[in-house]
Amino acid sequence: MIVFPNAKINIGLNITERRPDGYHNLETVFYPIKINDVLEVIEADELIFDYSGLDIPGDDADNLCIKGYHLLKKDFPKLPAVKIHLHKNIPIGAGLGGGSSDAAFFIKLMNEKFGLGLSVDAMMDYARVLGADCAFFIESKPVFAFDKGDEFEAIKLDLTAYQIVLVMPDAHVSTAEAYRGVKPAPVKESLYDLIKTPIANWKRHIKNDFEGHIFRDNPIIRGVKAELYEHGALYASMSGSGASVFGIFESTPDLSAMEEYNQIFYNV
Ligand SMILES: C[C@](O)(CO)[C@H](O)COP(=O)(O)OP(=O)(O)OC[C@H]1O[C@@H](n2ccc(N)nc2=O)[C@H](O)[C@@H]1O
Ligand SMILES: Nc1ncnc2c1ncn2[C@@H]1O[C@H](COP(=O)(O)OP(=O)(O)OP(=O)(O)O)[C@@H](O)[C@H]1O
Repeated sequence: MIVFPNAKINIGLNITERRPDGYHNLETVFYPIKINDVLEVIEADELIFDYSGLDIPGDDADNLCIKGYHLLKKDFPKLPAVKIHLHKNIPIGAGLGGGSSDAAFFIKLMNEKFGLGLSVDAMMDYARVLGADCAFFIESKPVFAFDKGDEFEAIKLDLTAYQIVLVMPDAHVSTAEAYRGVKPAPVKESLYDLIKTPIANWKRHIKNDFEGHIFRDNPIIRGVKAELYEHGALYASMSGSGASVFGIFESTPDLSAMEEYNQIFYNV
């Protein structure tokens, strides 16, 4: 069975407090985008993981798909061994949730392939164990997210009339380090209300709390956001903890001048 885990962007990200468990409470809007990995699972005699495409740092044993397999196996001891092949296409260290998406799609695939009978809520509970972003990808629909970023309220947000462009500069940001550099603060205007206002309003009001210190340390990323506004973006922002930056445009911009130094995904 083959599935196509998609990436997400964060439209707005307010980090409101540090939690006793070391994580942070936040509010954000997750919006799914059309950049995808390819994930194939077939039954096998032993558990095997291999991958192609982009280089994934770290050991294969730590891949979130393998972690997902062990998590399910604890509750479903009769689960057969599988061979997992991942074609990695979603940029890593990008704030696009690629690893989390692979894990969530792996859980959904295993549920369907082996008839585990898990509800959406049950799959989200498994996903939460693997990462804060992971539960979103079980349904992968636009949501307002809160708590650790793993509790959701569905929202009506349809950006299909616009062109979303995603720019990946030559920079990578570690999520844990990004959180260490941020000073949590209560929100003045909730994103839940702001996201319902016209896009023309977003530039002045919807912010990503990571941008302050990440932009200070990485002028390249700051520069990408500025360039997207220079090319006419209605709204531009770093996604999650970076390093990718997206722009929402009325029509496809000519970003050829940026292509030498960045990977650009049009119409995501
Ligand atoms: C930056 C975002 O992508 C925004 O959507 C997410 O908050 C990150 O989610 P994620 O990559 O799934 O995060 P996890 O793998 O659960 O955690 C990675 C690290 O990020 C930090 N972390 C993550 C989520 C959160 N609400 N508070 C945190 O402080 C923790 O230091 C944690 O060790
Ligand atoms: N399937 C996977 N794909 C990518 N990275 C993975 C995967 N499994 C584990 N990882 C580990 O997770 C790290 C970062 O993953 P990911 O791409 O999700 O982070 P990110 O781009 O910062 O996104 P976010 O912070 O929004 O989740 C990688 O450095 C890698 O070591």
